[in-house]
Amino acid sequence: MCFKRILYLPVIVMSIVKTYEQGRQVHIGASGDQVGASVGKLVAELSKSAIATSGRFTLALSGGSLPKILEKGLSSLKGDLDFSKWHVFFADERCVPLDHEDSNYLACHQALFQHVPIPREQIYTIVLNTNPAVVAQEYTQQLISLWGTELPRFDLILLGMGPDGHTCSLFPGHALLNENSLWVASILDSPKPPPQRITLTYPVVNNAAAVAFVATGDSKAPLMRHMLGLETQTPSLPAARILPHNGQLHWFIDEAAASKL
Ligand SMILES: O=C1O[C@H](COP(=O)(O)O)[C@@H](O)[C@H](O)[C@H]1O
Repeated sequence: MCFKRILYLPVIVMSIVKTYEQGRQVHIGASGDQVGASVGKLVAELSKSAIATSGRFTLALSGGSLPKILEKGLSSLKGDLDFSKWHVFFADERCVPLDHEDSNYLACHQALFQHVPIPREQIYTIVLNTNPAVVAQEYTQQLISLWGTELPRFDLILLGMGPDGHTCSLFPGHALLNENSLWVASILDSPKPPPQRITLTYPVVNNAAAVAFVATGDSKAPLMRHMLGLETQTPSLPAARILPHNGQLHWFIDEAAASKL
């Protein structure tokens, strides 16, 4: 008789880490699981240090491919983290109900929130309104509830990058790229559906203590040299304009996305 023993081994974090222009830390994983494990490790480190220093961990999450990658990365670290101190916002959100399949909240709920004890009132969701500008104003008030009138400084913002170079809901060539005063802006004509969204703006994202992009797959490869400051493009693509003034910038990518570096 033959017995097969199945061993479930934790993904060993073995990303290659390189430093690129202006201090960008690039973590290249052999697989999506390794990328997730490396991101999870950073989230865990920053969560612990922020809670030790200030008693809370402020995080902004994105939608798209990010939530599922994060889910894998955090699964082995969950028992070690104090989720009761987490305050979670969204780097961008689509103006749809929270249970709609396009909602970034729903994607994060399915991948993360339903598995970990973050107090619901510390997950800051949009209040839907027919006017996205009102949604953005009310979301700004939620930032003010935590930071007051000081420009918010997130401990960590996790971002994705679309194959067109967009990040948050900041799209190439859009007027929102020049928004310098609002913290949260609305967009009515997103080229990627759904068209109505809200997004954090550059002043807030570039004020974070750490920003980490997660980008996997071939479709991201042609943009990576530009994103890492190795090739200029005029005007710069939206994701390439994320350079925290006084903070860390990480890129977590897989070998497919790194193939043209
Ligand atoms: O529409 C969006 O797209 C970006 C990038 O998504 P990805 O699937 O290419 O990772 C995402 O970061 C953003 O939150 C989302 O609203």
